[in-house]
Amino acid sequence: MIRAKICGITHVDDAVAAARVGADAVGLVFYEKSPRAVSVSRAREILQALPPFVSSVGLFVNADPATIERVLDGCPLDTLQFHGDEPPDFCRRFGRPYLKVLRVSGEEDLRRPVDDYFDAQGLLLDCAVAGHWGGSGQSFAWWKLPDLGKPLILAGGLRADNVQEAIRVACPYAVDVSSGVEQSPGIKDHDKMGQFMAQLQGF
Ligand SMILES: O=C(O)c1ccccc1NCC(=O)[C@H](O)[C@H](O)COP(=O)(O)O
Repeated sequence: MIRAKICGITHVDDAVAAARVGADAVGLVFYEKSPRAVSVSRAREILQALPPFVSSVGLFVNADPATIERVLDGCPLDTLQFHGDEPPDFCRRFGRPYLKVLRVSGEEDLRRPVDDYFDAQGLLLDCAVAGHWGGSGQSFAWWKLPDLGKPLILAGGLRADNVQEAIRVACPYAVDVSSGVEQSPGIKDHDKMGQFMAQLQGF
C-alpha cells in the first residue's frame, strides 16, 4: 500500500487513532502561529503513545536552530520537515533525516531542488497559497511526477474523495493529509481518517 502521513496531530487520542487506521507517520507542527501547533511536552506524550513502526515527523517554518535543538532535546522525532525557506545547509545541520517542502502550483521542474536537497529523505509537494506555509487544504494541479531518484510526497488539499485520483495522476511515493481529515483545525475526525486510509487500499 502507498505510504501515508497524517499531519497536524495535536492530541494523543488522534495519534493513536491515526496509527490504528494505518498511518505510517504522524506530523507534529512546531510553528506557534499555526492552530495545529504543539508544545514539546505534548509532542513527547504523543510520541510515547505511538505504537512500533509509526514514525514521527516534526514540522518547522523558518525556525531558528536553537528552537529546533530544544524540540529535539525534549522529543526524539524521527524526521524533520522544513516548510519555510530553509536552504539545504540549514536542513542538514541537525544530522537528522529530513523532508523539504516545495510549494508548487502546477507542473514544475523538480531537478534543481532534487539536486540541491540531495541528502533529503524526500521532497514534499504542497500547494502554494499566499499567506499559508502549509495546512491550507488547497490542492495544486496534479501532474505525473517524474522519477528523479528521490521519493516525492504529495500533499495539499487531499481528502477521501480525491486521493485516489491524485495518486493515479501523480504516482507519488506517499501522500500527506491534514485538513481533509479534520473536524476543525488541529482536531482530527477519526471517521475521516479511516475513510481516507481506506481509499489507499490497492495502491
Ligand atoms: O498545519 C499547519 O497549520 C501548518 C502550518 C505551517 C506549516 C505547515 C503546516 N502544516 C503542514 C501540513 O499539515 C501538511 O503537511 C500539508 O501542508 C498538507 O495540508 P492540507 O492541505 O491541510 O492537507
